[in-house]
Amino acid sequence: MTSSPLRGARFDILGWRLDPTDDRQVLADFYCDRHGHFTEGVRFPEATRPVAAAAAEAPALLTLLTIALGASYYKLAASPQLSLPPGGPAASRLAAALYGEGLAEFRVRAGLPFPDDLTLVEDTGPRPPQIAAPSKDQRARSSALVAFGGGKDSYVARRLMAKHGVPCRLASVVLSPAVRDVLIATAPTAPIFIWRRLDPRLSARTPLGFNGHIPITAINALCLALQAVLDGNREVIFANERSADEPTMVLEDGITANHQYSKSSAFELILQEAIAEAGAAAPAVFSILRPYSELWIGRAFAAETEAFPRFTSCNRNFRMAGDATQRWCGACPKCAFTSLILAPFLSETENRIAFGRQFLDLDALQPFYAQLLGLSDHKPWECVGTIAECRAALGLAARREDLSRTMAVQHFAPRLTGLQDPAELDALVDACLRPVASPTLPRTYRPTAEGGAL
Ligand SMILES: CC(=O)N[C@H]1[C@@H](OP(=O)(O)OP(=O)(O)OC[C@H]2O[C@@H](n3ccc(=O)[nH]c3=O)[C@H](O)[C@@H]2O)O[C@H](CO)[C@@H](O)[C@@H]1O[C@H](C)C(=O)N[C@@H](C)C(=O)N[C@@H](CCC(=O)O)C(=O)O
Ligand SMILES: Nc1ncnc2c1ncn2[C@@H]1O[C@H](COP(=O)(O)OP(=O)(O)OP(=O)(O)O)[C@@H](O)[C@H]1O
Repeated sequence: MTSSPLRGARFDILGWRLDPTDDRQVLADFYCDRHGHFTEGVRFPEATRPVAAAAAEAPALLTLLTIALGASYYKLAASPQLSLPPGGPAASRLAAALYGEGLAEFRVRAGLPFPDDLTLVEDTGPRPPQIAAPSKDQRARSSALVAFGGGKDSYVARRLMAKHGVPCRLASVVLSPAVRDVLIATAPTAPIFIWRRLDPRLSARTPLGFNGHIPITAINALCLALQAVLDGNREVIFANERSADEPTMVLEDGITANHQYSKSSAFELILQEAIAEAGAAAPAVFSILRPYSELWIGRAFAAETEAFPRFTSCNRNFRMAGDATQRWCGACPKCAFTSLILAPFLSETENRIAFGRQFLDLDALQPFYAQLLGLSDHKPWECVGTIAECRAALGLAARREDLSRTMAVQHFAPRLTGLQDPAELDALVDACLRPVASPTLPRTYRPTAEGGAL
């Protein structure tokens, strides 16, 4: 496949420039030897200052964003040579991570070589300048931006930040008015919106070349970091859980591919180092949910009753085309995962408010439950929890009178021997609910010895 006629030879991340016609927009430029030039716009319409302020105070952060945005265009021809704009060593490591493991799913599913055959060409020209740290006074007035993606994790992250007494504003990145509308409908308070405008040649109906998944959370994180620079927020909070570290698929020789790579703790560390290198004006970016599992989050989310009639984790809602007709499609891995992980913690009434019906009984979801429970080749290529915690959730559901007769419990619980012994199940649940040490999380946000319950 290395010699596929769809592949190019070279992809250049050219850099960013301020839009001369719009002081709220930055433009990122790319060149692919197979498909020519591409430009993506990122707009910060609600920021308190024009984007030139970020260009002056944190130019290297704009470079990092440009590197992350390039993945959408790079994937069209998956060239073996990638040239970078000037930046430091941490920026190069970020690029290697994004275009390597960050594109693992894309490469594996497109039949391209993985581990990749990528060579990075670093630009040794002058690096973007370092800017002095903001004053203590500026930091004292700080507040946080909390990423909002419409689902349960964002709600729990927001709740944790409130518990820490930090004033927060929700912020979302959108590519279309349809997705903005879903986020408004699902959010507890109106988010700030950051708008990406893909190059029209990428979003055209006929694909130019290869297509596949990109490390989207990295793009969202860097968009929010720039919004934070413009608004003076010192922290950008994500809701990436420890479960995102489990790979989606194990390939030969123990090599792994993870759909959620840019949500993983390994990537978060690389991102933090690159942001620190970008200068003191850049905010701290971290995931407040890093010590916790999806099972822990499911339990915490059970307290978010205001969210039940609003939230959605079904990704049909987040397609640019806006082709979702209901909050939950009832036919995808995310619908299966969310219903399973919340099952032990929601009453029958709450489940009806959240999902409208009992998903554990839906025929269409049974193959996805099998994948989630580790009963097939690999987990779904989606944002789902670990096999262990899916098993724990099924075991807890089996203990509940009202859920024990559902199709998923009846079908799968007897096939999972670990769920039959109460002591073994208790131990599994306990391991899933216990927070783990998370070096990427600032000390003040780390869980208490008691387990960090909300
Ligand atoms: C909503 C969704 O799940 N989309 C994935 C889907 O794309 P689809 O064609 O069904 O719809 P669109 O998202 O509207 O994309 C249209 C095309 O545009 C390309 N594209 C989109 C955004 C972008 O930033 N760059 C792009 O090039 C896209 O490739 C389509 O051709 O399938 C795609 C291929 O597998 C996925 O890449 C789409 O995923 C979106 C980028 C997306 O936002 N997905 C998140 C819901 C998601 O997967 N989040 C992960 C985070 C993983 C991570 O490491 O960051 C998660 O929560 O686990
Ligand atoms: N469009 C977006 N803009 C900004 N942040 C986003 C966006 N989509 C997702 N995120 C953030 O990325 C992280 C991972 O997304 P994820 O989909 O796991 O979270 P979620 O939508 O809150 O929960 P769920 O797992 O129920 O879908 C979260 O912090 C989420 O807020």
